[in-house]
Amino acid sequence: QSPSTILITYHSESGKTLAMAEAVAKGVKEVQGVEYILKPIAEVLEEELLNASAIILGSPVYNANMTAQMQEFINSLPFEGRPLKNKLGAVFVTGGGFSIGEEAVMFGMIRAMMIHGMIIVGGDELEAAFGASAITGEGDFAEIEVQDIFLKKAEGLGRRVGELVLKTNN
Ligand SMILES: Cc1cc2nc3c(=O)[nH]c(=O)nc-3n(C[C@H](O)[C@H](O)[C@H](O)COP(=O)(O)O)c2cc1C
Repeated sequence: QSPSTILITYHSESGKTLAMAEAVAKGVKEVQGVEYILKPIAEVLEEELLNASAIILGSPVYNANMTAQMQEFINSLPFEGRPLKNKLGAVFVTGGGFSIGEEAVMFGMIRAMMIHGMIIVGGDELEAAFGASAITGEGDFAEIEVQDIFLKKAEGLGRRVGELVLKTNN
C-alpha cells in the first residue's frame, strides 16, 4: 500500500501564505510514513483531492474574508456523494494585522470543510488552536519575511496532521 498523502494547497499573491505553506510541508516531512503534495489551489487536480488523507488549506485575509480564489476553489470541491467525508482538514492564514480577520477566515474555511464532513484538526500549540496564522504587515511583524514564530506554528500544524493521519490510519 502506498503511503498516505497530505495535500497542502494555498492561494498567495505576495508570497506570505506560500511561506506558511512551505513551513506546513516542513512539519509533515518530520513524520515518517506520510507524503505530501504542496501546490497552489489553481493547480490542484480532482484526483489529488480524492486521494488525499488530509487537506490543509491556506489563504490570505482579504477584507476579513478568505480570498475570492480560495472561495471559488472551495465551491468547486467534489461534493456529490461527499467524497471528502472523514478526511482530516486543517487551515492556515496570513493577515496584515492583528484581529482584523484572521480567525474569521480560519473559521470560514473550517466551516466549509465541515460541510464536506471533514474532521478538523487544530495546530500543535495553544497559540495555533484553530490552525496556524501569521501577521505580516503590522508593527514589528511588517517584515519582508514571515517571522519565525509564525512559521513554527505552521510547522507544528503540518507535523500534527501528519501524526494524526498515521494514528487514524486515514
Ligand atoms: C485586497 C486586500 C485586502 C486585505 N484585507 C485584509 C484584512 O481585512 N485584514 C488583514 O489582516 N489583512 C488584509 N490584507 C493583507 C493580506 O492579508 C496580507 O498582506 C497577506 O499576508 C498577503 O498574503 P500573500 O502574501 O500570501 O498574498 C489585505 C490585502 C489585500 C491585497
